[in-house]
Amino acid sequence: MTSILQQITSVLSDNKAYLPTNYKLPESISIGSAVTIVCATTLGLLTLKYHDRALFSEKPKGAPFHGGIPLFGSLFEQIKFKDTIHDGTLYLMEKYDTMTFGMTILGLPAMVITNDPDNVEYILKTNFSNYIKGRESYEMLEDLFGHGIFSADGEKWRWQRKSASLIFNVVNFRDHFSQIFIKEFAVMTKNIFDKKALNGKPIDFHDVIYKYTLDSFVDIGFGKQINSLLCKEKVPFAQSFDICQRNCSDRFIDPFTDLYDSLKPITHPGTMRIKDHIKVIDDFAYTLIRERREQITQGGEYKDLLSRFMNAKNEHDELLNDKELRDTILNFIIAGRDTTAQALSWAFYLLMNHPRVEEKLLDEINQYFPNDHKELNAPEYYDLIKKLTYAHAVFYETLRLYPSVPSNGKIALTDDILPDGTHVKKGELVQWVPYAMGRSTKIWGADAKDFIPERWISKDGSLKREPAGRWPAFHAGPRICPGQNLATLEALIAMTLLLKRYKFKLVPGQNIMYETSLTCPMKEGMNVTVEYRQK
Ligand code: HEM
Repeated sequence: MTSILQQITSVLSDNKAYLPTNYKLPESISIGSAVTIVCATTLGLLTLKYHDRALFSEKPKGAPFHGGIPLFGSLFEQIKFKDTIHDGTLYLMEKYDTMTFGMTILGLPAMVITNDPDNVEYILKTNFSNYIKGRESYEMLEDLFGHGIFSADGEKWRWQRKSASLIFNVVNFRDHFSQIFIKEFAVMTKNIFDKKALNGKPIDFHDVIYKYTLDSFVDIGFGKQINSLLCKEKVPFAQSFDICQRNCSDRFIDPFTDLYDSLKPITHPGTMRIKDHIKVIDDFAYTLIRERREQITQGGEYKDLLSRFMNAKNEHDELLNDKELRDTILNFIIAGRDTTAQALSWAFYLLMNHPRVEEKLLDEINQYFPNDHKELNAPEYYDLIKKLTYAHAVFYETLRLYPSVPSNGKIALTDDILPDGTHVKKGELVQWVPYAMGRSTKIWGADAKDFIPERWISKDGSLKREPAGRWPAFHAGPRICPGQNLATLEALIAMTLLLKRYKFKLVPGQNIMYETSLTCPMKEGMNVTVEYRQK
C-alpha cells in the first residue's frame, strides 16, 4: 500500500506543473482507490502529453501536423470519413496549403503523408533501400496475400520479382497475350454486349470488365479458362476475393476490423466470415496448382507464370511449396485483374461524360483500324495499338484521376530527411496518395481536376510520359510495376474494340464513386446501356 502511495506521490511530484496549487495527498488510502488514482493520474498525464495525437507517437518535424483527439489521434476521423478517404487527404493538403503533413492514428505508426513529387521519387527510387513494406503491411495483408510479392521485402521480394519478369517479354506480348485479349473480347461481345445492344437492357459495365480481365489473366498467368464471362452471377472466387481485399484495406483504417468480423455470428448471423471467404479463395488457388501438377505428370509443358514459379527457387534455394504458389497466384490476380479492370471502367466513365474526347479518340481508332478487327491477327493488332497516341493519353489521364493504386505507403528503416526538409523517424510510415496527387493544382495546374488527355501530348504530337514522382500510377524505382506494358496493351485493345463497336450511355441517377480498398474499384458498379455504333 505504502509503495503504491509512494509511486503516486512520485508520479505527481514529477509532474507538479500539472497539479492544482492547493492539492494535498491523502494520509491513508484503500487499494481500490489507489488503483483508481494511479489509473486516472496516468491517463490524465498521458492525455496532457498526447493532447493532440495518438498515444506514444511524435509529431514529425519540418511539416504541418494535422492534430487529432487525445490518445487516439485521427483514428475516429479516419473511420468516419473512410468512404471518401482519398478526397480527405486532398482536402487536408489544400486546407494546410502543403504537400506534406504529419498525422497520427492509434494502432498505426506515426505517419508522414506526402504528395510532393520530389519526396515520392526519393522514397521510391533515390533512397529505395531505406523504405520497406514492413511488418505492419505484411500482417494486415497476410491472410489474403501471404508472403507474395506485394507485401514481401528483401530476398523474399527479389526472387519473386526475378521469376515474374521472365514472362514479360516482347514475343509473349505480340504473339500470345494479344491473342488472348482478342479472344476474350470476342467472348465478351458475343455473350454480353451484343445481347444488350439488341434487347436494350442495362448492364453493369464494371462487373463485365472485371470478368474480362479475370478470364484473360487467369489464362495468361495460369493457363486455365475459367469462363466467368459466361456466368450471369459473380463467380464465388471473385466475390470472396473482393470482400477479403476490402477487409485488408479496412485494417489499415480501423483497428476494430477483425473484431467486427469475429462478432458476425451475432451481428450478421448466417453471413460468411473472412476465414470462410479465405477458404473459397484457397480452394480456387490450390485447384489450379493441383491441376497443373497433374498436367505436368502427364507430359504437359508450359511457359506461363505458374510454371515459371513452379521451376523457381525461393530465398532458401528450394522449389516453392503449394502455399508459396498459392500466395503467388493471388498476388498476381490482384495485379492482373483488378487494376486493369478499374482503369478501363473509369476510362469509359470519363469518356461517357466527355463526348469531345470520345469523338477524338474514335477518329484516331477509325484512322488506324478502318476495318473490322477480325481481319487482323494478334501481332498486327499489337503493332497498330502501339501507334495510338491519343488512346494512350486517354489511358494515362484516366490513371491520373483514378489511379488503380490510389494510396500507398512504406516504413522507414532509419531516421531520414525528405527532400522538402520533413524529418522521418525510424519506424514511421511514409504515405503518398496518387489519387490526391493527380488532383493537386500544385502539381498539375488550375485544371488539375479536369479530364484533359491533351496534357499527355507534346507540341510535336508525340506522347509525353511524366516523371514517376509526379505520376506514380505505376510506381517507380526497383519496384516499378512489371505489368505496365501488359496492362496498357490489354486496356487499349479493349478500349479500341469496344468503342469502335458500341456506344455506351450511363444510366442516369447513379452515384459513381470509388470504394475504399487496396485498389480503386467502383463502389456500386456502373450501369450502362449499349447501342451499336452507326457505321
Ligand atoms: C492499369 C493497370 C495497372 C496499374 C495502374 C498498376 C500499378 C501498380 C503499382 C502502383 C504497383 C506498386 C504497388 C505496391 O506498392 O505494392 C504495382 C506493382 C506490381 N504490378 Fe502493377 N499495375 C497494373 C497492372 C498490372 C498487371 C496487368 C500486372 C501483371 C501481372 C501487374 C503486376 C504487378 C506486380 C507483380 C507488382 C509488384 C512489383 C514489385 O513489388 O516488385 N500490374 N503495379
